[in-house]
Amino acid sequence: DYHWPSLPYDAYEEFFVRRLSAGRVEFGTARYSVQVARRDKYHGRCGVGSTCSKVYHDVATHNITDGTGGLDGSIFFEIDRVENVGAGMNNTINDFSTYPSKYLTRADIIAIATVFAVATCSGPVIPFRGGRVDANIAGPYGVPNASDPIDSLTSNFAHQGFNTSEMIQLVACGHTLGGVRYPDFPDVVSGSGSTTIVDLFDETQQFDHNIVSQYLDGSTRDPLLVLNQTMASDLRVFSSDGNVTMQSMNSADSFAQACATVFDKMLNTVPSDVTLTDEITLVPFKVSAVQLTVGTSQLQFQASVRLEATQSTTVKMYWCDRYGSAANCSGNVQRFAASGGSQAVSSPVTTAMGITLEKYSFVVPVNASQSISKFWFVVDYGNGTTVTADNGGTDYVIDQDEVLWVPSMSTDKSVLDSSVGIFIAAAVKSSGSTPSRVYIDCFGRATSDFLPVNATYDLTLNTSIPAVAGYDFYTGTATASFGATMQFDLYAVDANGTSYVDEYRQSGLIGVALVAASSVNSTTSGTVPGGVSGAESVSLRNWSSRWGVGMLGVSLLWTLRYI
Ligand code: HEM
Repeated sequence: DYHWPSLPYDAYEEFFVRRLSAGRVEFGTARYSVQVARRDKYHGRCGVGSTCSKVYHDVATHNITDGTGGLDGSIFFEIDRVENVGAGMNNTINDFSTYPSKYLTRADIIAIATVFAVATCSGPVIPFRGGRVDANIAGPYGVPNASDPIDSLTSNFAHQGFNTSEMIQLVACGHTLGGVRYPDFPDVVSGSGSTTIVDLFDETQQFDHNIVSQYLDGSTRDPLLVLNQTMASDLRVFSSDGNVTMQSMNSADSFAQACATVFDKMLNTVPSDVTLTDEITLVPFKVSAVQLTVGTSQLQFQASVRLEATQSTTVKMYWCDRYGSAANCSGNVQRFAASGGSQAVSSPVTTAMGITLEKYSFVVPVNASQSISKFWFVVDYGNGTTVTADNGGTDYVIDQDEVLWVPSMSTDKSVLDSSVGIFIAAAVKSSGSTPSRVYIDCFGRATSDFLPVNATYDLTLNTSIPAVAGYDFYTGTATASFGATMQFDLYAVDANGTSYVDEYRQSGLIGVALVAASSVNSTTSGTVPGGVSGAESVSLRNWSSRWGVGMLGVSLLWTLRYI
């Protein structure tokens, strides 16, 4: 059962519900400009062929015999190979480059982008697991060539762990999207000059079974079937078992089912020493962006909660003091505040599942002499149902307030003045002993050379920044080239050697000054949840995949306490 906080699960789950970038693609005739098509990347409107082709080209390095290769991000180092020719490949490399992070490897990003691409094009929702490990070097050659004879294609797929039927399914499911381009394949697609032309595998850019039905009824336009018989790999593959597999996929449902299963296997084809996580499923009440920091005169606390909501849903955040007479809600004293606003969140997967999610955000001032020990949410659905989301009965506990990142005082110098470095400001409680060390462990994976960077920097007491609310400020600069984003853990070690950590902070928040809600209320009525006996476990909603194999095809259990 999920319990907050759970890294790296939280990172996987939140990425899964994240809309990567706005996309746009134009359709006119079957041939369209690839430059336009490239823009849509993972979603928006459909036209996302190169994402799916990229994943297979990475997987093609797998050796089923010795367990090496597979979906390990080695494709980033293999792009110059003839077997990876094509503008689509290079464009997708760039599309993927900014998203990897400490917990999401490049290989995970390729996998999740494939899930998004297929879902965006009205295909099935493929389960997603995290935990792939990046190779960081090129792997062996192995991507099949359109001019290969069928024996060679069959043995190539077998070497990667796919039998003949799975080979046919993979190629048919891959070639329902995208097409073959001129000038990369002039033997297949005719054209002139440097103008890019994409000859589509079928008439639609949807993830549909046209590629199968049109092959079987003889109306196919698949350029790897009808144009140049030397390069007719699709003909050789599709007919290699006497059309048995193609006939078994000749309906919308059977095509989607077969593709979901074989794509699931493709995404999970990883080196044998890599263990993937369980399937990532949506957490019904997902708490994120939790941060206690120092504002201009007192502490500030922020958190968000994402849930399935209706227009009349309202959410309040409650919390207990950490210190003083009301510590841990002693005397039943509870603070609470309304959310500062909400926004709809969606991804191609949630859209495909028909799930509407709303994220409610809270920023509240907190008196440093009271601080905060734990928080929870009360959701009023506006229909008579009120639910307390209390992290399965334990509440959401704030571990420590000894060392806190201060994003509003931090700056990304590389953005500001082209000098290298990310300036980090940390607040360390001055009422305790002088810390023996304050430092940041930094990580960047979205780098231009595709290699991860890990470095540690000490922060020193900065007396030019006056203390606030009993906190001194320690500052330092992370100077390595961390790439598009940096994640870091902030540590303070006290004189006794006890270490406190403000974990998994993200450079994307640098410079953000939060405006705290003005009104914080207190109450002594109602029960403080957390550890309350009688909490019941109920099925929040049976989200099931349209195709029966989806990532949400399990009953999601969550501990709710109705009040
Ligand atoms: C016999 C094995 C295969 C051969 C010979 C082959 C060959 C090709 C060729 C020549 C192209 C045109 C590339 C371009 O012009 O940029 C292409 C495109 C594509 N292939 Fe394959 N392919 C094979 C298997 C697969 C598999 C297993 C998948 C996915 C599961 C796949 C997915 C795609 C996609 C999505 C495109 C369109 C790319 C785009 O429009 O950007 N292919 N393939």
